[in-house]
Amino acid sequence: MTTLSHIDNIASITAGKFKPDKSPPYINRLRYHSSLPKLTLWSFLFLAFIFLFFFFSPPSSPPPTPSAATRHTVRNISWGGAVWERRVRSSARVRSRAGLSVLVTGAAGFVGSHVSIALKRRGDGVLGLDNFNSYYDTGLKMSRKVLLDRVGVFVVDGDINDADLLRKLFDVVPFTHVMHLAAQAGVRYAMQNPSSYIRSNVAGFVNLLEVCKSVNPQPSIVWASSSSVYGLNSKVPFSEKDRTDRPASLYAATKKAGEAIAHTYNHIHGLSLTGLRFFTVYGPWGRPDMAYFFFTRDILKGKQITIFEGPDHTTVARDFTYIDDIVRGCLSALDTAKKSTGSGGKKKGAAQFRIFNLGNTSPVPVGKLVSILEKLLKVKAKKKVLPLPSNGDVQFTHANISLARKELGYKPSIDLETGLKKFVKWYLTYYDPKKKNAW
Ligand SMILES: O=C(O)[C@H]1O[C@H](OP(=O)(O)OP(=O)(O)OC[C@H]2O[C@@H](n3ccc(=O)[nH]c3=O)[C@H](O)[C@@H]2O)[C@H](O)[C@@H](O)[C@H]1O
Repeated sequence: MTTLSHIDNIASITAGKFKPDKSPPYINRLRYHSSLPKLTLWSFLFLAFIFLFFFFSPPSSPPPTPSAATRHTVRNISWGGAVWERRVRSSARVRSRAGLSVLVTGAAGFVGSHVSIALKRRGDGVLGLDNFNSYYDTGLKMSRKVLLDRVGVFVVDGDINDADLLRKLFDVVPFTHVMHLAAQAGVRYAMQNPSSYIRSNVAGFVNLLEVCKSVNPQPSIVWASSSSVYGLNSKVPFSEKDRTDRPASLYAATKKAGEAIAHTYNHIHGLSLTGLRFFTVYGPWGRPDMAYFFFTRDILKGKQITIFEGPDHTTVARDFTYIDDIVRGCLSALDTAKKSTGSGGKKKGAAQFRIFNLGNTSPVPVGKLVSILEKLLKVKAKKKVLPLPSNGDVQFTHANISLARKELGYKPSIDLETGLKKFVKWYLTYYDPKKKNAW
């Protein structure tokens, strides 16, 4: 059990220090005045307590700004104990014949929460793991956790960089699969906080793979890569065979690094690894840092939105992909994943290594996205058109999905207008101004 947080320590010390004195007040006065050194000592201890209290106290309301993300990840968390282990076991218990037992990292995230619920509903055992960092509104993550609780998915509050915690989870449950979705997302934020991308997408991934390679039996791993790995690739639609060695953002570079790292663990340790290149996933319970989400918020607030355009007024477009299609792709990747071949960290034979595009194969200009939102919200947007900034955004994405169709039976079925209708319906309910969630 790892529960020794510095806050716990302070609490126990201060509780002892401020034990109420049962002596009559005049005796106290007499005693203190008669001993100046003691008074000095107590004054010093009191001041030290005040300092420690303010230094280690969490802020009264955590700032929901991206800049708080790194600070949040160093906080101590508590896990372990008999009750905790029972919850972990119960959440991961398989309830259908031939069901999987899946550890879902990033379970309180957008894709993670949808995938966890879908797995649980079909009878798989699911345990969630999430560090609840404050890159975006933690209230939204907590609301997703409530949904997960309701369907019986326990989300452990912990970080993929915590090897002890990961080993403990595998001690308690011999997971057959890992659905690795914990990551530092967002293309533009990499300019502000580069180290958070290295910590989650590189160091965290390696830490997870280190644990997975050593456990017995090794799980099969499906994980989220990104369409951004195509970077400056101009040949469309993007095929898995295309070049991915020219990333345009640090985010993309860390996802590309993840693909190379995955290959290494597959090659040396026999881990079965499937990377899924997601194309701009959107939908209900989505991420507030994404354009469709904050455009909706700003249009409703009457705030100006910025639409990027390419050189010579060319359009910027995305292959927006609806969350339910992505969830089907993830489940299918898990179902078709072959077993890892290693044991005791050593490879016993060649293991499966796959990479798939999961997109919609139908790019839509950002301007069109905005006009659909205007129609659905019945509000005219205040628009400003600016050149695409050189901070990592690429002008165009378009997935070739023939490989995923062949191997996973992946067939996206929701067009942008249908998907945005579902998103807007959710948004207006979740952020109903009469409810406390309203911004
Ligand atoms: O496929 C991915 O792998 C990635 O998808 C997503 O990135 P993007 O496709 O860049 O989505 P998003 O930011 O919503 O911008 C959408 C469009 O709006 C344009 N855009 C953006 C902001 C703005 O103010 N104006 C604007 O025109 C912008 O130029 C762009 O054309 C995920 O965030 C990322 O984590 C990763 O998963």
